[in-house]
Amino acid sequence: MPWPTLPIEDLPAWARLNDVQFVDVKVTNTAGKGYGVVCDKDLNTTPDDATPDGPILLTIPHDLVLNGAAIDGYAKEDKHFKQLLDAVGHRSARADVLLFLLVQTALASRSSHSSVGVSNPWTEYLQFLPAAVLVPTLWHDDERLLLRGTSLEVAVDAKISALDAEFGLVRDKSSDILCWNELLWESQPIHFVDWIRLDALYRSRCLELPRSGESMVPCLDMINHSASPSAYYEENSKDEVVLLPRPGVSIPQGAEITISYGDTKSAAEMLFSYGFIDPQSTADSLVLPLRPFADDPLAKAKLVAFGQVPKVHVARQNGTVRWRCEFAYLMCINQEDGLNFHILEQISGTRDPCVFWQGEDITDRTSDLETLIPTLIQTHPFPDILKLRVATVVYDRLEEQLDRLRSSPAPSADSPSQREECVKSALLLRHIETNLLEEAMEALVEECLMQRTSLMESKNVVAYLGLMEPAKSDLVDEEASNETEDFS
Ligand SMILES: C[S@@+](CC[C@H](N)C(=O)[O-])C[C@H]1O[C@@H](n2cnc3c(N)ncnc32)[C@H](O)[C@@H]1O
Repeated sequence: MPWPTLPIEDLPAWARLNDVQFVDVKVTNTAGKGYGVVCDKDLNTTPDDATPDGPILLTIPHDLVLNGAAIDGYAKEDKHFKQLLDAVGHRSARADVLLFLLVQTALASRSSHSSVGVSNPWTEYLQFLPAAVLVPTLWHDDERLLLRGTSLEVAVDAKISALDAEFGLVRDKSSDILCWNELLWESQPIHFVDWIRLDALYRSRCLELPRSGESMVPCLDMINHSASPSAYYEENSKDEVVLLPRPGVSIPQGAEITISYGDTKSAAEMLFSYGFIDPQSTADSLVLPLRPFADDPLAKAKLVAFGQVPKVHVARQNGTVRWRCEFAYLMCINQEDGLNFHILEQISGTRDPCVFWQGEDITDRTSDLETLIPTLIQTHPFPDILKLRVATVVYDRLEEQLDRLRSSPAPSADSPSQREECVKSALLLRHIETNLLEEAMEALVEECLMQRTSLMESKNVVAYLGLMEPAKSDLVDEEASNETEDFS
């Protein structure tokens, strides 16, 4: 589908028509960041200035805010859109907004009048948005290879598969409705890449409003991110969205106004959602998916009982790298330890899977076995042994990831098939994640060696394991080889 565009110079006229007020600021091109908002004159605020009634740089009426509630409103005013929404939507606010944006884009790209779909301020506003969004779901195949070995490799593939399924559903359900089939799929059909672009626009431009929640806000979404932002947004007593300078800022004429997109997102999350990484404001963390042991006969039951996607979380806080992996506890206990699965038939006829450990029903606590198991067995050495097993599972997963990162070809700036920005972002992500993985593995080795030493000193443990002799020889081997990594 062709995406019609409008020059950014026409935005002030659109703003006037729709009651959006810019005060001493304007939207313009910025170096390397697409559009941005700059000051039209010097701006200085005192430490007391910034309140919702203080100097306002931008005001956007509430009825332009686009979110789940607004979509319900549009559906009330347009019976054809309601029919489409009832057939395809109501799965999530995000998917409903995407459907609305799809219709608006299709309306804007038609040269003749369409028999369905009502134009509104968004039909035109969408045409000001940038054609290229640098989020990895829109990177070319060659560029996505740059993410091999990073935590985004699997995440981006999974997102593209999910978008494909979502797009298939939209196409199938909407083409059953004659009038929508004509607008969306006949003369200028929508393609999968259009859906990926709408998702990218939504993800990179929606923000969390204090009262209205996750929303797209026209013009406010022209403001770029900085680790030292000069402005912030609010909703005032009239439910308008307002942009205010931070207290005590000095912004010279021509300088850019920035906001914060958040300081708790990892480098991978920033790249995934916004297409860039700001090392000054990213959290030092990463998340990796974890598979159950291939030879575990209880693997499927454990996944169902856990009820979430198993993950390893690694984060550096106050200079120390820590890890967390709730599923590894479930991976490391088995039938011989007392783990059992049962199906409980309810009076209503439903059959619910239940998890028992040593006779105790732990169905609702499968994601907190780290705390639960020591409370169930206080004197037994099992909790410590379990901790050691879990640490080994996590170590192996991090090692597998680091091996994949190191064995994938390093991004090179002079590859003609890869855009410079993608190469730069991939290099930065690889650097950040390599450092984190290396530090986490070092910390795990130390942790495990300490645990193993204290365990092996405990007579209880040795008796429990029944491994007195092999344990001794293991220790001897370790001293001889001095291989600190070999703690498994
Ligand atoms: C909400 S929009 C901001 C307006 C956008 N620059 C435009 O051209 O429409 C978010 C997008 O702006 C760009 N961006 C924002 N802050 C940035 C920064 N500090 N560095 C690089 N790109 C940035 C990214 O492309 C991001 O996906």
